[in-house]
Parts: sequence; structure tokens; C-alpha cells
Amino acid sequence: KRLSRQEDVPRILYYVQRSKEHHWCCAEVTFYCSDQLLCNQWVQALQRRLDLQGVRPKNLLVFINPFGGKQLGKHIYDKKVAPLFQLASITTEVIVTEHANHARDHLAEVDLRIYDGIVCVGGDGMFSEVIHGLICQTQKIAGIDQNDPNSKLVACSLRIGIIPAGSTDCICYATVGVNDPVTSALHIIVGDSQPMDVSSVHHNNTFLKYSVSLLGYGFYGDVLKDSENNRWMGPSRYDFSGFKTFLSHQCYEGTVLYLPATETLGNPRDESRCTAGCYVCQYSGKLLDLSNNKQELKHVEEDWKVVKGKFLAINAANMSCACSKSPMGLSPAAHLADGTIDLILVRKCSRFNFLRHLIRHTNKDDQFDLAFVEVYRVKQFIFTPKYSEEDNIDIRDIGKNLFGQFCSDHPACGCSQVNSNWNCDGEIIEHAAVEVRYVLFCCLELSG
Ligand SMILES: CCCCCCCCCCCCC/C=C/[C@@H](O)[C@H](COP(=O)(O)O)NC(=O)CCCCC
Ligand SMILES: Nc1ncnc2c1ncn2[C@@H]1O[C@H](COP(=O)(O)OP(=O)(O)O)[C@@H](O)[C@H]1O
Ligand SMILES: [Ca+2]
Repeated sequence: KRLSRQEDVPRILYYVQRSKEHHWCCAEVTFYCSDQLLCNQWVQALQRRLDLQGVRPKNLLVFINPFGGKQLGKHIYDKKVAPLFQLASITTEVIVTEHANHARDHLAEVDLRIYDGIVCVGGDGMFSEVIHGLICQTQKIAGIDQNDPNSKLVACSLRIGIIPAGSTDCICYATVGVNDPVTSALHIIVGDSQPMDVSSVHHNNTFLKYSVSLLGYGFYGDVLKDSENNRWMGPSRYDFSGFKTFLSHQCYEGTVLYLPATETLGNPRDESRCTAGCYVCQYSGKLLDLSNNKQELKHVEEDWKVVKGKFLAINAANMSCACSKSPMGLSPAAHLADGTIDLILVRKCSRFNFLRHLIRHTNKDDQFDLAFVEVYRVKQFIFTPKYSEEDNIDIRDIGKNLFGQFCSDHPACGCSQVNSNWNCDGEIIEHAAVEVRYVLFCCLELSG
């Protein structure tokens, strides 16, 4: 680099620079050279070096949810992300979704071989749509029956990147460390990747959904259900519904059967955290490969553990679920790709104690160090509500409290449901009885 002279041709080199805490930005340096030939040789040499890095995507399929979060998805993509993709010579096919499940249905049918990856601009719900489209197409091609909970799923070959433009953005936050569109775009450009655990949710041998971040019954299920009526509030709908649900203090009775993860390293109470190149994930990944290649590990009846009771919340975290509300997450020591789920059971307790538990998500105190909270690292679990789904319609805790999850059939009658619903990455699952298991780690995320 030397000082500019009038006749020199300026060439700008763009590069990724780390800035404050997990943030990346695009920096540039300008070179001047009076010798055109030498200058072109430099440009070509650099281009060849970049081409040799096979991990960098060249052609991406982008889905934008224009209504996620603060409805800024399109603006964020056009102003902050598209110019960076252009600089990196990435070609894109952009689809602005027109309705819910647009991306999922498109992905289930389209020929994906021409793309190096998929990008979704939105929140966790949008990411969930994209993984469903991708996993479903992969299983369809491989002839796998997703309704069979014992089916061995085939891993997807395409990576998914997230540009955060949603309300919680916990998948982005837990993988990248921050929900910043520029940082995520730069991770995508340099071809970073991070495997992620995926769990399947079945009800009576029927496939319902895949889950990547949180599967929550009780508190988080009720918050989501209520918040769907107030989508117009944007991300604040969760604060409003969170407050209402906290006041309702509804608990739900049932039985949890779980299969502890005994072969993997790590514990939900560990001090260490899952970061890029995590040893626990690498070790567990090798172990899972081994057990997949060998015969399926048979679990005998005694391996299963039973917990019965009344619960304020049953949370299954595939990853830490860190987000701006909870910088450490629901389960701070959970791993992104260790093949396990952290199962958190919050038993019936006083409002004051539940508030203590919730507040600990926002600071450094241990949210599990409370008598009414249990946490287990599991491979699989089954939840059976005390009341069947038919009972839920017939039996209601009539007029129990003012803020309960009022039944949708009779908004004025003051009765509340005896069963909650599941919050699956921000999507509602109406069935209370579910069977959940780790199924694969797939979808190497571009923004890892
Ligand atoms: C007194 C203050 C207590 C505050 C407690 C805060 C605890 C927050 C933990 C949040 C965990 C979030 C797990 C992520 C869930 C998302 O998948 C889901 C959908 O996200 P998106 O599609 O981006 O909207 N988000 C939620 O379910 C929101 C839960 C908010 C609960 C207050
Ligand atoms: N064009 C659209 N119109 C309505 N809903 C959509 C559209 N595109 C996607 N969705 C749905 O919006 C839901 C929430 O999207 P998401 O991007 O996660 O935002 P948020 O984080 O605010 O919930 C998802 O369930 C997704 O299926
Ligand atoms: Ca995990």
C-alpha cells in the first residue's frame, strides 16, 4: 500500500474484522498501483485463493419473512445483507414470503441441487419453516417414514443461514453469540458452519414437528398461545403475554418419562459453555456416529426414569436458548450438537418462587439451584398429561383465576384449560401428549 497518485488505479480489498463482543464488520483497505498488469495479477491471485476455499457459498436461496419481528426483514436484507453478498460475488434467488409455510412448501418440492445453501431472514419460527422443508424433502427422497418415531433420518446436505429479523432470534443468538444481521451475513460469506441438534416430536405415532431450540409446555406454551393474538405488538407481545401468563400461574399435571443421556460428556449444571469447535460436541458426535454404524443401542425398561406431578413449566432445550432477554439462556450449559436435550422441570411453587426462577434467567445466578426445579440431560422423553385431550375439553378449572388461559370456545365463561400446549421453536403444537427424541444433527448452519 502506498500513497495515492493521480494516475494510480485504486483497488479496494474488503475483509472481515472482529469488533465488540461477537460482532463482525466489513472493513476495507485501498491499494494504489500504477502498474496495471501487476495490479491485475494481484487481483487474480487473491481470487484464486478465495476460489480454493470450497466452503464459501456461490449461489444461495433466500427467504424473507416481511412480517417477522418488527417487520423489518426486507429492509434489513436490502440495506445490510444484499450489498455484502454482492461484494462477495454471491448470486441469490430471493423469495419474499407471501404467507405462513410459503418457504416450507417451496423447499419441500424445489430442486435444491443448484444451491450452496439457504438463507432465512426472520426469527426462530421462520428458521423452523426452513428446516421442516429441507428435512422433509431429504426424507422423502430417501424414502424415510417420518411418522415412525424409530426411523433413522438422513442428514440434510444443505446448510441454512439465519439473518436475524425476528422477535426472539434465539437460534441466531445461541449460534453466533449476537443477533446482528451484518455479523450473520459475514459468517455466511466466509462459509462458517455449525452442526445443530434436531429433535422430533410425535403424537400417537404421528409426526408433528421438528424442534431446534425450545420445546416448552406450560409457561412458554401459554405465553406463545396468548401472544399469537397480539402479533401486531411485534416482539413486545412476548412481554405482555409473559406478564399475563405469569399472573395466571397455571400449573399442569402429568407424567414425564425420560431416557438419560449417559454416554455423552457434560452435564446441564456444568460451568463450561458450548462454543465454536466445542470438545463435548466433537466427542459426542463421534460417539453418535459409532452407535449409528453399530447396532442400534437397545434401551431396557430400567433405563427410563419417571417424574410425576404438577408442573408450571416443562422445557426441553436442544441448545442454550440464549437471547436478549436471557443472555445465558434457558439452559446455559446445553450443547448445540451433542445429540442431547436438556429437560427442565419446574414444579408447582409459589408465584414468588417462580419469579425468582425467571429472574435468574436474566442474571448470572443459577436458575436450577432451587428446590422446585429439576434438570436432566436426556436423549428422549415422553410427556403424558393427566387428562386426556377429550378430558381437556370436558373438564375445566372453572373460574379458578382471572388471568388463566381462557378456553377459546367460551371466552366469557371464565374457565381455564387443564392442559397446556407446546411451544415448538415459536410454533404452537396443540397436542399435550408428545414423544420427543434427538433425531439427527443436520442443517449445518451457515452462520455458525
Ligand atoms: C422478570 C423477568 C423474567 C424474564 C424471564 C425471561 C426468560 C426468557 C427465556 C427465553 C427463552 C426463549 C427461548 C426461545 C424461544 C423461541 O423459539 C420462541 C420463538 O421465537 P421467534 O420466532 O423469534 O419469535 N420465542 C418464544 O417463545 C418467546 C418466549 C418469551 C418468554 C417471555
Ligand atoms: N408472509 C408471511 N405472512 C404471514 N406469516 C408468515 C409469512 N412468512 C412467514 N410467516 C410465518 O410467521 C411466523 C413467525 O415468523 P418469524 O420470522 O419467526 O417472526 P417472529 O420472530 O416475530 O415470530 C412463522 O411461523 C412463519 O411461518
Ligand atoms: Ca444439544
